[in-house]
Amino acid sequence: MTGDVRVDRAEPLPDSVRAQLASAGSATVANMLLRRGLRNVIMSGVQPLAAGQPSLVGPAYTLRFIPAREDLDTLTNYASSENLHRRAIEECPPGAVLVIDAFGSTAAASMGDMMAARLRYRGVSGVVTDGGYRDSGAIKETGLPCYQRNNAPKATPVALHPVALDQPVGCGGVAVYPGDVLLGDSDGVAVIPRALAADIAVEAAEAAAYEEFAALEIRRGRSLFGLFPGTAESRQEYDTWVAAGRPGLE
Ligand SMILES: O=C([O-])CC(=O)C(=O)O
Ligand SMILES: [Mg+2]
Repeated sequence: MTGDVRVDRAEPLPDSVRAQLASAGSATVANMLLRRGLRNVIMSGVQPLAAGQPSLVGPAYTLRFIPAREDLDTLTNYASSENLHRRAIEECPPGAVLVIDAFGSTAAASMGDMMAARLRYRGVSGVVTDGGYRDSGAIKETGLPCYQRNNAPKATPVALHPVALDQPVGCGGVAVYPGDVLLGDSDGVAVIPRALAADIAVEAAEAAAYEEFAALEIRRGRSLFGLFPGTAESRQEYDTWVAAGRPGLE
């Protein structure tokens, strides 16, 4: 079932939505989705490849693997331009996030550095897999923000067979429909249903701004009670702080 969850996927993701989501972070976004009843929105066991890599935001373009079989997953078939793994590298749209469903397997690589360099050149925003990468040091040098479970140096056809592009997948235990918005940061990777992305971005950016105010108050010695989570009174104080130009600590 793809249905109306795909309704907005052809629309470009506005830069303002990208910026709001990046400023808020995956944990705050997960809270905003929880308010709407969505609990399973953070991938399990999927971490940044490089410490300090930039945040990743973009609509999902998906690739699904199943376990390999020796008669099909030969090096000759892997080299073919019909191979869906290789096609994903050429067909993932600029600005999108390539999401690779490796069914959690690190028995072979979801990607190597030649592929990462090509994606970077093509303007893809980044890559997320619930498997792992080979050539991980060289992938870090490309500067492409990437997320994985663990390094996976073996050649892809040893264990992974590509079966689908641009279809719903599972990644890190979370459903990802093409066009859903991915947000990766130092905490992990959140998946935001596309139809909710613009509203979630506004709410998450507001929540992050309130937390900026609350963090200043905590550094001044204030208790969390009555401050975080916010109350009607503390939100008025927040509004006053915003109106005053968001002053820092004296
Ligand atoms: O075997 C492959 O095609 C993947 C790889 O190592 C690379 O992209 O550098
Ligand atoms: Mg390589």
